[in-house]
Amino acid sequence: MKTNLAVVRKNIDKTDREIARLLNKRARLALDVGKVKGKTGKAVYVPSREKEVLKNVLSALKKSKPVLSLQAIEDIYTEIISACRNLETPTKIAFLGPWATFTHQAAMKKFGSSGNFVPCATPGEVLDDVEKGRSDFGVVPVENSNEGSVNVTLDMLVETELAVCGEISLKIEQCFLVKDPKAKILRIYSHSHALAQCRTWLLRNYPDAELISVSSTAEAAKMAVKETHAAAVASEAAAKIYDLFVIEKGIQDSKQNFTRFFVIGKIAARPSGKDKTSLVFMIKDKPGALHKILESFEKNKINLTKIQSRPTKKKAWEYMFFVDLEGHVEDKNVAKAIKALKDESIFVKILGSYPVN
Ligand SMILES: O=C(O)C(=O)C[C@]1(C(=O)O)C=C[C@@H](O)C=C1
Repeated sequence: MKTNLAVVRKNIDKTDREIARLLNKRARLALDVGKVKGKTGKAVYVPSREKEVLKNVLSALKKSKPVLSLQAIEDIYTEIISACRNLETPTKIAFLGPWATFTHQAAMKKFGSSGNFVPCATPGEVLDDVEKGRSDFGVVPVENSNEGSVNVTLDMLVETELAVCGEISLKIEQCFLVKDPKAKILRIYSHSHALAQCRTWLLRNYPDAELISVSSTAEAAKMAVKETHAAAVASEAAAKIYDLFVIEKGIQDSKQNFTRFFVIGKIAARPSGKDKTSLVFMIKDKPGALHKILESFEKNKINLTKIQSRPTKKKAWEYMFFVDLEGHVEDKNVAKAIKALKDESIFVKILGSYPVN
């Protein structure tokens, strides 16, 4: 049957009017939720509920043979929830800036574009902004799948009173950006992690260029735009914002290049059914202490997704352990394992439980 363009467009217009009406209905309902929360002092941002909403939508769609990809639906819904959340209360999100860092992209992936984003110069400034109440949440990088932990973030998490209430995993595609595509490149700016991620490509293509480490990939783009003979390793988004040419995309050595970010806030995230918990501890200095702790995780059937030691900086050769595990602190088995952990440790700090990304 021949499709009549005018008829199909008429149908699209009708469908759009229905969508607009339903979006408005949803926004009114979110405002109602906001009023209840306002009266009861409950937090506006509820990561576990947002996950539930998404799960509900995706499973409804899966049943009806979706034409759109599930990722597309998730992206659209992130924006709908973002708009509704901001209607309840405008949310301020501090992130490791400047604009167009990968942390900025991660923050937008989690909170949608209706948030009020605040760029900060260092992870320390991000936490300070949230601690002082200037922002509601902070987003900081915590580890890269190829280069390992962002130590400055780990160190700050030990000290802060704030909680980790979310995680974001972002695929990182590094790009080579220049101001003048014809100029000889003498200097290449980027974050140390990004330079390391692109080691092979940089050595093969620019063996004689000086590699200069700066505070972020977006900062590198800002520097490169000021110099004809300089380049930056940064995101495609940074090229757009800072007006640079993209010479090549995806220059990282490993195509499996992901960075994990933490959402930090004053709220504790409720159990969502599929959570992770991050914690840090220092064991007693005696044989078998670490073994006993690991054994208690096994006994309680808890899977550890990460374990890393880091100097305490208080005494030479003294270490703390950072652990990520599957489960929420309110789960019985996790609570049991944490009790055993406390018995074998001189210090335990729960950094937070949050829905798995
Ligand atoms: O259900 C809530 O608690 C809401 O505030 C509504 C809503 C939503 O739009 O679905 C918005 C913000 C919250 O983080 C979770 C969900």
